Amino acid sequence: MAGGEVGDSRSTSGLTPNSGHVGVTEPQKSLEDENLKTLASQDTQDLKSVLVTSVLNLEKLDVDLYRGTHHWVPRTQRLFGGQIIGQALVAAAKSVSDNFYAHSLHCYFVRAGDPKVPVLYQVDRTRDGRSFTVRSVKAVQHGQPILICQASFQKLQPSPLEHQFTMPSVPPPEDLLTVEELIRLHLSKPDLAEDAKKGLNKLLANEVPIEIKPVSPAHFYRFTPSEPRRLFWGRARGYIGEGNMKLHCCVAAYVSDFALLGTAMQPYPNYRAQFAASLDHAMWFHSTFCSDEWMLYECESSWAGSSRGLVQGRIWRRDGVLAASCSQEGLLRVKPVPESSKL
Ligand SMILES: CC(C)(COP(=O)(O)OP(=O)(O)OC[C@H]1O[C@@H](n2cnc3c(N)ncnc32)[C@H](O)[C@@H]1OP(=O)(O)O)[C@@H](O)C(=O)NCCC(=O)NCCSC(=O)CC(=O)O
Repeated sequence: MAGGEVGDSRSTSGLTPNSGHVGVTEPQKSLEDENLKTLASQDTQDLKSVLVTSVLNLEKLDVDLYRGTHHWVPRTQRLFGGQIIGQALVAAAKSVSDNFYAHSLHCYFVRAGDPKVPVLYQVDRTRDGRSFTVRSVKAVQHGQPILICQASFQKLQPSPLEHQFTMPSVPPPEDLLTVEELIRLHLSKPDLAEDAKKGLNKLLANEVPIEIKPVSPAHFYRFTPSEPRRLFWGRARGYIGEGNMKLHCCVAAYVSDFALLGTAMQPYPNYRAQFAASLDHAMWFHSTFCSDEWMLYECESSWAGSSRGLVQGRIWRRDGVLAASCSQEGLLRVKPVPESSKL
């Protein structure tokens, strides 16, 4: 199934609606790149994922009350939304029987998360049914909610109704560079301004616990205007291994918020986000998957307006199975890029 075209039934309403087919990539391989790739993959092998050992490893304080700490904090100095969703789902799953699996979650980010203090997760056992179980989670800092989340779990049930879209055709992750490799390549440009160098080195120093390989870096980094659609391979850094599907869903929830909202900015390279933050996030889990294996993230923004952007995402297993879908609206307060800082 892998390697087909995007299904006819869901063409985007982007600015350039003619490109239903994906799979375009810039020539970007060289011996130097290959060396970088080898080094990068050696870094990640045999290391237990920090997402499992730290970020999603909540401390139990009392019945249905947990504490989560932070590993990576974005430059905005607000807590990363994916971390809060992932931790909320971990907390919710702790009071759910082993034979119930997360099938969906719906969240609102109501306040910015403070990186200086841990987050408390209060779980309410909303309902336990024969097939479905629902949990409500409040993430709290300084006595006030920063996230409200409902998560629903279901017992595995057979169904004669089964369909999905077809996975887009894209180059395999082995043929693409990670964001860190792309940054290093950019850093090697002789005419790069000192400010840019500093910024890029700071980015490299971040220990983001996930790996991303954009299919089309020029669009991902908004060097040129493009339709509001992006594809990238993503996976948790380090080893998680098979077995705990609930944990893989929590990791996917973490990753799903990483590069979703930027999709809505792709048509507007002449604008920079002054304030960008996810407002809500919904997710549906369809199939089993391993979040430490490469999965294809297909993101498209169907609408932007009123300082908001709406983005839908599909997460594909490498073998073409649709693993999860997500949807998010984000606040996008923008300002024009000054002429002097355009590349
Ligand atoms: C979206 C919210 C800021 C609510 O917005 P409000 O405008 O109602 O909030 P507020 O009134 O407190 O104002 C916040 C700041 O915005 C300014 N402000 C308010 N309205 C404005 C307007 N119309 N135009 C320009 N500025 C405005 C205020 O002056 C204030 O600035 P000042 O502060 O200078 O006084 C809040 O709900 C929130 O922070 N939610 C959490 C979002 C989040 O953290 N998501 C997860 C991380 S994002 C992520 O992980 C994904 C990603 O980054 O891609």
